[in-house]
Amino acid sequence: MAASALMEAPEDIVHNRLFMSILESSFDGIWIADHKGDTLYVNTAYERITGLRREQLVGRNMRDLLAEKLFEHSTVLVVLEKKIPASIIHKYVTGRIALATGNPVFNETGDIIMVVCNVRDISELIKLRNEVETTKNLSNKYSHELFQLRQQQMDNSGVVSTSKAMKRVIELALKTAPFDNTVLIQGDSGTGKEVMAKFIHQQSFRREAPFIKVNCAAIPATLVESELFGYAKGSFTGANHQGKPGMFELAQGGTILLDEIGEVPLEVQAKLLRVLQEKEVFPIGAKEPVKLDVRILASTNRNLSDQVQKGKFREDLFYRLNVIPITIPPLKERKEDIPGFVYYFLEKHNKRYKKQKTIPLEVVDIFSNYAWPGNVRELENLIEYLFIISTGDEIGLEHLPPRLVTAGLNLDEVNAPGQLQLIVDYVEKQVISSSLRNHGSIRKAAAALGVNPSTLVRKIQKYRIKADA
Ligand SMILES: Nc1ncnc2c1ncn2[C@@H]1O[C@H](COP(=O)(O)OP(=O)(O)OP(=O)(O)O)[C@@H](O)[C@H]1O
Repeated sequence: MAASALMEAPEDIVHNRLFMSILESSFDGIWIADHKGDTLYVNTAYERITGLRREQLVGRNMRDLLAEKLFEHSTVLVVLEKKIPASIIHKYVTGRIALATGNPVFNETGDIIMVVCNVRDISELIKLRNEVETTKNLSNKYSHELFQLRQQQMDNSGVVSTSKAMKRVIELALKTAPFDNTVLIQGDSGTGKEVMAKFIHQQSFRREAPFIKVNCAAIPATLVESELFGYAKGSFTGANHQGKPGMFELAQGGTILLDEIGEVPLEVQAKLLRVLQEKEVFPIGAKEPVKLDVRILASTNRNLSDQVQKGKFREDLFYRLNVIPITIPPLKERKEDIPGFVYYFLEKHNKRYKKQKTIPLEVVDIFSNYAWPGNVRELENLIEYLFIISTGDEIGLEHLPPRLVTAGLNLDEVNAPGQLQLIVDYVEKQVISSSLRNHGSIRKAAAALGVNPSTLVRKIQKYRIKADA
């Protein structure tokens, strides 16, 4: 039918009744124009989709319709001009939007005899696209709010983090917080392992329940078991008659942090593994186990996998603990955190003692040159020391302990306007004091320093270095 229909003139085709009924039953809109762009036919679906009426269109040339602004573009004209199929999204004068795809129909000599346009209602698609767009915007908005909320929670929970390294640690802690898996927190002493464990607890659904920290290194090996697991009534001589709950039981519903886990004796490690696997403890002398609902976190400043290699730590326990490993880098590897810590600790003291002490940036800069072997704890203690010994409101270079001035100063790059003489004097005083201590007499110290004893005496008087130095 289609083949024979194509042999007919376009006008005849569109008047063929069978052909018409096929076109009328199409759900998509159909527009047929001849080679001049005159409209031969539009179907009912077209009227439904575009809101235009046949009477407005049939018999009219596309250019005129375009001039009357019934639509903004014409697919038919594009197809006639380019002689290839074309698809255009149209906005009609009625406000409707549809996708029109025009196909050229050629005769045997290759000339276009008509253009058949298929018009598809895409309002549903556009609605969906708008919905996706709105949902995407909302999701962006929510994730931004979530990030801000998390930041806020971080601030409230007192975890300072500026560096990328610490942000990654926080991100990981936040990811693991809602779950119950074990977390092994590793890092040098004073890096903030306990802070991180508390942070995970605070961010978890267990936040209202206890957070119990057990310093495994501080418990004598013989008592580790009873401290952790407790003991039953009258279980051994010298024990409390009533029995005693262990740390695990005290942490029921909450979180337990096994600090310095690397120090736990091997026999107790086997029992810990059982606790982790069975989620129950056997108090010493008890007949029944006690079921546990406790999240277990562990921390260590040792390299646990080295301990495993050396046979000092059970491999199975290591893997059981190490489900999510969090490693907190030493402070010297995240110096961007230093200013944040300085102001955080300073503010704590200012609030507590109702003061308004400040630390100028050049002093904070010097902190960045120091190696901080005691990590955040050392920095925290230093701020407390500076807060106490400084009499005025500004904590200056002159208040810094020698280890910071000498280790922190790169004399080629001193960048402390107006403070150079102060720094030079400070360093000179430290060097003379230490030389006197090392050599025991002015004559020997002067010789070691390459100066006259009389010069040295003058400087000792200038700096009021005490005889015992
Ligand atoms: N990110 C941080 N934000 C705020 N305070 C911190 C942070 N990290 C560490 N601190 C502070 O530094 C001190 C040491 O932290 P913490 O006790 O958590 O270290 P640790 O790694 O568990 O030390 P150790 O291995 O010696 O037990 C604490 O007083 C803590 O408040």
